[in-house]
Amino acid sequence: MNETNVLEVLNVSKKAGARTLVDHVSFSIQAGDVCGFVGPNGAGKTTLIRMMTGLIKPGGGSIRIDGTDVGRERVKALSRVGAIVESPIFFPYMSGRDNLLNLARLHPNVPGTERKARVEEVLSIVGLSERGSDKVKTYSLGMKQRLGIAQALLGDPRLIILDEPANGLDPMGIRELRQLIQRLNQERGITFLVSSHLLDELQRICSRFVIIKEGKLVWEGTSREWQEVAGAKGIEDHFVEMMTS
Ligand SMILES: Nc1ncnc2c1ncn2[C@@H]1O[C@H](COP(=O)(O)OP(=O)(O)OP(=O)(O)O)[C@@H](O)[C@H]1O
Repeated sequence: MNETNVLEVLNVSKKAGARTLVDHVSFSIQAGDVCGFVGPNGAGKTTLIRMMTGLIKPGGGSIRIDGTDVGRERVKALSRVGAIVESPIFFPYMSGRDNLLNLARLHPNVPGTERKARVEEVLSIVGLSERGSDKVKTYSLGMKQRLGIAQALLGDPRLIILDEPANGLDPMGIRELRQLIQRLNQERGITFLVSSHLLDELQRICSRFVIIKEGKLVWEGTSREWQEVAGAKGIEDHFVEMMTS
């Protein structure tokens, strides 16, 4: 393994019945990357993310997080990953703080003696300390997403995986999410994989892109490389070209 690879997807496939959802996909993400994960509706992004986070098993191939195989050593591999994949995971009639305390109780990386301090720390990181005692049902969508990131931070992750985190957010919410990702990446060195259809938004925060179509990897590289390949037409047109060719 390359020492700095935080996520390695190695020849991963997945079928549902006769249908191939993911077809021999390989890519890796290095420590410190913010990687945009893009592809049209139905390309297989969520299916791949569900395999990365141990929710479903690959039909073939393997996935390693921080060098640990998710299939063989699931708990160890997943202990350093935070994710928002399937929302909502929160109880609406409980406060944000109590929801996090509950989730911290289940987390192998959060010792009981540190639980309360850890929850206060992650609430503070995402700017929810003051609203922590309010019920989640009173939160805006942007606040719920930030609570989701607080949850993802509980186990002090090296990698955070976000599946379409900007969905439904207003421009303010999108900006707050962007700033939070940038801050966590720059100040805490957390690596990110972010799936989204908002190419302009991703271009502002991503150092790298992985592009899939119909379950297959079609392109991967740095943001700069994508800009160079796309040339004057820009990445959006280039993306559409790749998807229709
Ligand atoms: N369990 C399943 N059985 C059959 N088909 C499935 C199953 N899970 C997903 N699919 C199909 O697999 C394809 C890939 O779905 P997936 O949700 O991974 O795509 P996606 O890239 O995340 O799309 P979107 O951008 O719309 O979220 C879709 O056509 C979906 O309908």
